[in-house]
Amino acid sequence: MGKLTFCNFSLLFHSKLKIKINKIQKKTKTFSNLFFVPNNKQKTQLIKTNSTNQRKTQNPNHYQNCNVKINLASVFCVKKGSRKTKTEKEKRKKDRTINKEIKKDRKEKENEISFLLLGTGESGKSTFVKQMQILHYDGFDEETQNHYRNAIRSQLRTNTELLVDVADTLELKLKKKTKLNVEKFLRLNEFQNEDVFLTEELADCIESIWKDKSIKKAFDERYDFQIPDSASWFLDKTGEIVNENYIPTDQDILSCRIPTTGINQIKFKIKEHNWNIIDVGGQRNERKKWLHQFEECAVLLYIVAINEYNQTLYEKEGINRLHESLNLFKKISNMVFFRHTNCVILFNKMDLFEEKIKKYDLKKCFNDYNDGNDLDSAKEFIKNKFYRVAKNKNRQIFIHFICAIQTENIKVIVRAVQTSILTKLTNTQFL
Ligand SMILES: Nc1nc2c(ncn2[C@@H]2O[C@H](COP(=O)(O)OP(=O)(O)OP(=O)(O)O)[C@@H](O)[C@H]2O)c(=O)[nH]1
Ligand SMILES: [Mg+2]
Repeated sequence: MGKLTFCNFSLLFHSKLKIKINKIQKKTKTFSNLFFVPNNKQKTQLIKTNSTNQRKTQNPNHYQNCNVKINLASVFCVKKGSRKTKTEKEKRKKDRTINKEIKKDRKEKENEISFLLLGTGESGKSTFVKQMQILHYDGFDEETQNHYRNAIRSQLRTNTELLVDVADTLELKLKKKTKLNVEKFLRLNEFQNEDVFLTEELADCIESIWKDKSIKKAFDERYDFQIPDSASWFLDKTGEIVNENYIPTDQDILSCRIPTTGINQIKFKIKEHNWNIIDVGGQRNERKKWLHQFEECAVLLYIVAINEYNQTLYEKEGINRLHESLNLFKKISNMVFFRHTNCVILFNKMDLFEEKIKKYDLKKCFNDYNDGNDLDSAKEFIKNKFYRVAKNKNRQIFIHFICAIQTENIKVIVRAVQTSILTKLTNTQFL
């Protein structure tokens, strides 16, 4: 390769400062592609040449038809018909695959909508996510089932212990047979190997204790003692749970509570939209992790356990759970991050609320409530409390009353969210 003196180039800058030299291509038919990577001196020369040619542009990408002295040694050329080595071919193939992946990812990201699930502890955020797993991924894998089986077995023991304690505190009289079983249960429970979550002997004691009317009465008083509502669901099926072949059903997994620590995510597709639901822990000590998720959020999904109006916080005694949820919502929805964010409030645990409102007056929680045990009035009253604290003309608030442990109900709700909020987002954001 000799020196190339002045020649008229049609130079086209590549983004990585490679120049395709069309003229050379035409002159020297042996080359199919020529790329010129100018060094700094050559770059200055190009600028000079460009200005002498009195071109207006200062953008080096626009140099065209300028005279420049180029040492052909600095021209990277590929001989026409020359064989690419195997590694080169593989590299190009790999590059193409990566580029395709990047394009695909970018397209998916463009259609992705991030929903941030917020709410106080035990409001039902993870239960909602579990429903997405059932609806969009055909349920739970073996590892998850095993994880929940251990949790269910272990919680049977802790809940029985709690109920025995409550019966004792409330001085509820147990049957003679139950008392013997309680003694045996406490003894066995204390020396239980931690890796064995439940034995036949323990399960027999639990079944017998649960049959006692005073223990059932203790369960009815659960709201003052942090006993989970779902305890009865599992206590009713102790015999099944202790069986070595027991595999938790979807309903068991939905009912079992494992508090969230950290961040969980589930992605799925509905029609043309990719949903990305982010689930966080709602207890007070988990909330400091929320901040990192705020930027991602396109829609705020705020979950309220509407039935918790007569319960106090697990993590701090004496604080009403519904007050905590309302205060938290007020704080979150008025943050700069969310001023323009559309919001869906899901009033959850409607099954429990419908039962509770018949027995417990909402006035104990909100002094200005005066409609007794009328279900619709109570729903409307709570709805307005939340709606008012977040009212803002820059966004819309959608409200649904749900029961997160009922798959069919959640299916309908997701469809409603899809049509309402996503239609709004599509109109404003994606068009
Ligand atoms: N009966 C009833 N129980 C529900 C409902 N929704 C959730 N639960 C139960 O409430 C408990 C708590 O639900 P989670 O989904 O773990 O609550 P969470 O908001 O994720 O709690 P953290 O992870 O601590 O923030 C579980 O035992 C669920 O089965 C509902 O609609 N009805
Ligand atoms: Mg959770």
